[in-house]
Amino acid sequence: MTAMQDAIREEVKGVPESGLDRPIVRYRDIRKSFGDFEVLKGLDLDIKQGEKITIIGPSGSGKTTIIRMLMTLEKPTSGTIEVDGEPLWHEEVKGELVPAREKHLRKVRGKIGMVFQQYNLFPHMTILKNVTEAPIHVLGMSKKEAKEKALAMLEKVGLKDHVHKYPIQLSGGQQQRVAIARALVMEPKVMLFDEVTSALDPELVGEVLQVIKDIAHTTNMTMILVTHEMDFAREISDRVVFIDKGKIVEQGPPEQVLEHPKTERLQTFLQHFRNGY
Ligand SMILES: Nc1ncnc2c1ncn2[C@@H]1O[C@H](COP(=O)(O)OP(=O)(O)OP(=O)(O)O)[C@@H](O)[C@H]1O
Repeated sequence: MTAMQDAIREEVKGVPESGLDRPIVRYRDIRKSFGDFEVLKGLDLDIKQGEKITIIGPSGSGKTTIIRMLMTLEKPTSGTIEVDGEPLWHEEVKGELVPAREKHLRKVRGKIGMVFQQYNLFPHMTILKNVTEAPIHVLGMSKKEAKEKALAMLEKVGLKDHVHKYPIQLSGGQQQRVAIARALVMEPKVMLFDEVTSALDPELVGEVLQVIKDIAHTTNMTMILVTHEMDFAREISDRVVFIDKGKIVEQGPPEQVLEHPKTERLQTFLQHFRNGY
């Protein structure tokens, strides 16, 4: 085994292998640069099974990058990310940790569901087909089972009367709820919501937030959110994490972080927000 493999093993395996306390997501000393610009400067973040966390911070502070790395849409420059005890970018082959192959990445990625700002539904497919596509083609689920699950999910997000329509016939809020159903039907262990209401007209924001609140309050799903909706963050989060200049500056329960910020940086950020950030 090489020294590098030893180092990786030390880093990703030096955590409890089992037990309720094991984080479902673990970022360790993550650095991420785009060219010369270092966006993240050593991020450590553990997220527990079932925990709902909201990441807040100024524009460009790296919130989306944190989420995209978990979806393997971006690779950290250095550091490790672990999902459900498995390293994201490495896999164990014959007792040795080696760079992950696509199959391993797919497996780990399958534990994560994501809803983006842009819902990107397939325009030529009905709502039902939009939701059944991935379970059938990615999970290999039977058409019957996928349909049953999709219908149940679409009912959960309040769209059971729209399943045979096409995306263009739905409002933006309804389309975003389809995108949520489409992610949930894959039964991810962790759901990521990245500014999912930013592209919506103000009157449509509430219905989408309500659906997310329902999921947060009725399931034990781990949820990581990036949002500018502070009241929503306060209502659903177990923990709010404030990042600025590439590092976590403050974190804790929403009432502590949002009502009693300790650092000047967070106080200033929240002040800007109240003044219409
Ligand atoms: N693929 C990329 N190539 C180059 N630079 C990038 C890339 N992705 C992000 N960046 C830069 O990294 C920084 C952090 O971006 P990121 O989108 O993570 O911030 P954010 O906190 O989510 O911002 P916002 O609140 O404005 O969405 C920004 O300066 C952005 O321009």
